[in-house]
Amino acid sequence: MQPVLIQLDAVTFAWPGQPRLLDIHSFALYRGERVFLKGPSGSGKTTLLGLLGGVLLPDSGSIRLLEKSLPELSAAARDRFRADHTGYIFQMFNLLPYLSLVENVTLPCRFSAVRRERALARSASLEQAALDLLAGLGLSDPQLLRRSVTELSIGQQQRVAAARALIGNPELVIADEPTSALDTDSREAFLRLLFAECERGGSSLLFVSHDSSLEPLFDRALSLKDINRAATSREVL
Ligand SMILES: Nc1ncnc2c1ncn2[C@@H]1O[C@H](COP(=O)(O)OP(=O)(O)OP(=O)(O)O)[C@@H](O)[C@H]1O
Repeated sequence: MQPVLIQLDAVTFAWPGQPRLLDIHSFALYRGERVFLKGPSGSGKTTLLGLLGGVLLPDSGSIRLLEKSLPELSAAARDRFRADHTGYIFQMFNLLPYLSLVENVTLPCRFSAVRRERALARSASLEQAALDLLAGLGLSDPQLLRRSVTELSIGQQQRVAAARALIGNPELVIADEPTSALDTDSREAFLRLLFAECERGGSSLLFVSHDSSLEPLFDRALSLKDINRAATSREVL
């Protein structure tokens, strides 16, 4: 068994004024693992990702990433820790239109010296690191790479967002429904490229999606309701 990357124990969380959304007795993600997390809309998947990344704090319980207890860190230390060790691929990609395509990819290296150094250990420059990742994800046409991110197709934006999450080899890559706008063949093709790049960089992948057809591609699949004791009876049905 690989070492544990993230360990949650007895974690509870409620949004202010709302009933308890999450009550997770225990959950572990291992180094190098690729896990598929599913659950109906509104069941708390994005909230859980926020807790795992240290963006949100639990009401009680323990969340350890790389053996560090996230709730015990100061807000600034948590931000730094997240920038160093976690890459995100957001549902809407969140690319920045005022940056070039390559600058979007290298952005995490502005916030994390750890990721900048790791990227530079493998490539002559950050730009080269970005170009290598983009090529690995199927984007290498020099004309396309000169375009503004607002002029890219959804599938191309998704690859830029994936390269941004992967640069500097964060131990954890979190992907929140990043394939929902693509057809089935494109989703699978994207996933295979994402897996290859995660493997090359030694990153674990936690991938959230409604699309169960992607499940068999992962090492492990789980439903949020299976680990969440606060799941409502409506979701369990
Ligand atoms: N910032 C917030 N403030 C208050 N309530 C929130 C906030 N974000 C989410 N919620 C509520 O928490 C519940 C779970 O939302 P969450 O986004 O975690 O679900 P999800 O499973 O990711 O849904 P989807 O698949 O639609 O993205 C919902 O009822 C939602 O309204």
